[in-house]
Amino acid sequence: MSVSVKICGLNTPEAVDAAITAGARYLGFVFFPKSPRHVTPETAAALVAPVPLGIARVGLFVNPDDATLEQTLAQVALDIIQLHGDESPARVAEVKALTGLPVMKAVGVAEPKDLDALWEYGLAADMLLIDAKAPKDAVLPGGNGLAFDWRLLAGRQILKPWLLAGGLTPENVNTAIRLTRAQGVDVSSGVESAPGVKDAEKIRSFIARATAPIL
Ligand SMILES: O=C(O)c1ccccc1NCC(=O)[C@H](O)[C@H](O)COP(=O)(O)O
Repeated sequence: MSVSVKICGLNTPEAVDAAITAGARYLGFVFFPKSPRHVTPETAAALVAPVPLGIARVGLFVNPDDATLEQTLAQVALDIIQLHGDESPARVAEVKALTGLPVMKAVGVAEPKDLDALWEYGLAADMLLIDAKAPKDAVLPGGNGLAFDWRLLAGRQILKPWLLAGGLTPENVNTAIRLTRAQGVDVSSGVESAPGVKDAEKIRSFIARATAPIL
């Protein structure tokens, strides 16, 4: 089976088009004002309009309150909610019930004990995004271009479908998939020319390499 790719932090029609044309399965839109990739609901509504059926439109939120979710969903057609903050498993369940959408929960990993959280979040969420844990002083909880030790995931049983994230690039994605056996990968800064500026050629190259046969 081919690896599914999520391109996160899309903020222009050109980048959305590059991701769709190259074969992305998930498109991520960041609703977190401190991010250089942040989009308003108005901008996001225009960006998701041409997305064909079969490609999931993922809205990324950090510790959102109910009103933020409701107001965003009233304006933007989204298929999946990505929670990338400190949301508890109980909050993940609440967001699923409130929005009626599947939830992808990001779990940050820096050391082996961080993997313990995968069990509880696996029960609550529909999908997991296993990302590098952001440093304590980081402004962003994700999208920092940092990788974790992929060998921690080797042979690990994970309850729900999951994507590997954190510091992936066109150059290293093949190795990351080989070591972790991930069925999906997510990238943001690794396909940018500057923070918040997606590079169409890097998007194409990333997807081509992620979906190439793994030897
Ligand atoms: O990308 C952001 O700006 C961002 C902001 C706040 C929370 C999460 C964010 N990104 C999360 C993602 O899904 C990224 O794709 C993931 O962390 C990997 O990022 P990168 O290491 O830059 O590929």
